[in-house]
Amino acid sequence: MSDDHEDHDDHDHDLDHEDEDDGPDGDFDVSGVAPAGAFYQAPEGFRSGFASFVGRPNAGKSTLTNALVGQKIVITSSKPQTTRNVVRGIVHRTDAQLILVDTPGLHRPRTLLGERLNDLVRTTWAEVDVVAVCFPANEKIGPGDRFLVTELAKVRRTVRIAVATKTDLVTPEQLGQHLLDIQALGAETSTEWAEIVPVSAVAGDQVDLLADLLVGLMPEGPPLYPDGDLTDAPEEALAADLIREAALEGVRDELPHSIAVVVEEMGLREGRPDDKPLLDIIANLYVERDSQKGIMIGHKGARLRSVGTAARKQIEALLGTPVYLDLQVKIAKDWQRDPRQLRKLGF
Ligand SMILES: Nc1nc2c(ncn2[C@@H]2O[C@H](COP(=O)(O)OP(=O)(O)OP(=O)(O)O)[C@@H](O)[C@H]2O)c(=O)[nH]1
Repeated sequence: MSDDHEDHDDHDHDLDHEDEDDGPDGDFDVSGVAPAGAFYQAPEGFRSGFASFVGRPNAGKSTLTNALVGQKIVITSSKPQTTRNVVRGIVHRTDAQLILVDTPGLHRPRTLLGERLNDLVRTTWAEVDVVAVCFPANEKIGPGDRFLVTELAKVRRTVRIAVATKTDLVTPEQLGQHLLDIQALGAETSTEWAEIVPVSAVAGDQVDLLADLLVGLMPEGPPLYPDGDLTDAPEEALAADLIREAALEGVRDELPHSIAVVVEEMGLREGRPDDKPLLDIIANLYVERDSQKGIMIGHKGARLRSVGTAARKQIEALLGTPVYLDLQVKIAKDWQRDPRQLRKLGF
């Protein structure tokens, strides 16, 4: 079984030439965040609700979400701003259900995409029960953090907590100073932190405590999702994220922002024995320019092949099914600046 294909198509693919309605559904709609009904009668005192991690790019939000949920469901990467989709992780406990909404980082918008992402972030903030601002302990609090906390202060009602992330990277003295800085930033921006919690998602330090604190801040209510669901993000979106993550490995500069992945088809192959299922995934990796397409494909397709292999392994680990991944690179010219193409790509 081959992993993936290099692109055999020499034409640029302008998404505008395709049918209006065949684009992916936007995963950006958070209006569905509160599902209609409860699934079963909750025990007395059960709590359920939504929390969102925010913070500068690379602050450790996705890693923390994964640590809380206990399974890899949100992509993480050393590249800033890899998280575009709202992917929710669900923490199931006997006393509570905590739904984690992972938002893109707020940033100074340079493109239409940037503006839409910022709008999305603000909408999410207003809808959740708790916003947890992540401040990486190994980095000084800076203008970006101040911008974010100031913007957050404009959203009324939402409970705010501060999380000092990556504590394994600093000394106790540095951590102490960091916590004081977080407190000072709160005072400066009229933000009342309900809690200030130091954690290390990588070392597993204080992650349970954070879960307890978040649960304590949730309203009483029944479970909102069936037991066992880790995320209600469509599997296509998870697969697309994992492919994007693999594609980001080893690329630099502006290219990360130019990559979008759309899973066109995903389904179990017919005629396979029950004990040997195979999941077919056909996905397109969009870049903005011809030169970027070359970089993505690599010499004789070598780079694309290794991206495909890495992504396939991650998807298999997540979904527990062998995967056949057909991955092609296509060009969507300047998609970040073009409203119609943004819509096509799910933004
Ligand atoms: N040492 C250490 N590294 C961490 C920890 N948490 C996250 N990291 C690393 O920091 C980098 C960024 O983590 P992410 O979880 O992707 O950060 P993010 O805030 O979701 O990033 P964006 O999606 O860009 O907003 C990755 O390389 C992680 O491995 C931690 O507790 N300790």
